[in-house]
Amino acid sequence: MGVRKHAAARQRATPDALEPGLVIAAHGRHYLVQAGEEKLHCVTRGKKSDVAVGDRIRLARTSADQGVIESIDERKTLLYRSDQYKSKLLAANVDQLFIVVATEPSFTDDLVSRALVAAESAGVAAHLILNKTDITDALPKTRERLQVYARLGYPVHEVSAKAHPDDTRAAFLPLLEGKSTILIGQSGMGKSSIINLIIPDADIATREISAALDTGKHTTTFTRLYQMEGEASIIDSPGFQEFGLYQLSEGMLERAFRDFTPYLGKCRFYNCHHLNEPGCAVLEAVQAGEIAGLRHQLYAQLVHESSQTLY
Ligand SMILES: Nc1nc2c(ncn2[C@@H]2O[C@H](COP(=O)(O)OP(=O)(O)OP(=O)(O)O)[C@@H](O)[C@H]2O)c(=O)[nH]1
Ligand SMILES: [Zn+2]
Repeated sequence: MGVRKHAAARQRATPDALEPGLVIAAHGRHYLVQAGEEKLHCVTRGKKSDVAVGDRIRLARTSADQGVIESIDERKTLLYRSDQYKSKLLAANVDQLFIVVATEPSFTDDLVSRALVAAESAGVAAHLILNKTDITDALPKTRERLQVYARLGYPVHEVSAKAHPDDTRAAFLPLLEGKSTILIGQSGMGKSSIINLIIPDADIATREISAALDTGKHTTTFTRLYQMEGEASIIDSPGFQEFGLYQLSEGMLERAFRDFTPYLGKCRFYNCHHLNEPGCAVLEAVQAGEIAGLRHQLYAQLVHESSQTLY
């Protein structure tokens, strides 16, 4: 009996033997997976790194607290960014993307619009969070800068994690309910302060994850998912300065710019690139001030980038 049991354990796991889990942190090709009440340190087979935080996976256990990810369940959504050489998965199965900006330090429109384009092309709702409203000197100008996004229909929520923590929590909780949300933002916008308000033991969880994945001192360089009550979850992704979208084709790009939608199909040439063609309805809308110049500039830049991929 003992011998037979041993032989069976050596066989490759059958699909029935696979356990379901949720990927809650990723660091290189190492993943932390929540499987029931347990957290397991998992790897993929071979050199595959196509697993993202938020993925629901099937795993085969290799020890009491370790496993191998054998398959990924079908994804509802997938957010990713890419440069000339490769793409990087940001998160799977999120419903909404919150872009955190602040009165100070100044944010860049380029990053905000790139995040909006990524969300649109992934079918993920996007919201803007304006933090540090207590810095009143910079508030009017920041609000004005955000008008371009508000006019496109992206909700803008004003908070102050430091000066009004209770109001900030109260503003977030209904927005997060029953949804999976990813927070992104440039460094210094106050994303960590917001996460700490919403998830009071976030720091402890981070230390645990860091120890489990052996990430060393660089505790902020990994993406992690916090499960909340009522099926809600929140994903904290490390701050980044680059948001490449080289993977998006020209057709995907024009559809990811909401402001272009009313004009698509109205250009003189059916295959118009909306860059310098005569009779381009998009360019005419830019001229007329109906599409913001900075949005069209970014579109042109992204079209250029998408022609540069080397993979
Ligand atoms: N005045 C003011 N300062 C804030 C507010 N929220 C955060 N801060 C400050 O802004 C600075 C950056 O906040 P963090 O929460 O560390 O910002 P972060 O976006 O996580 O930045 P990184 O950790 O660099 O990614 C800190 O000094 C915070 O104390 C706010 O509502 N008002
Ligand atoms: Zn056109």
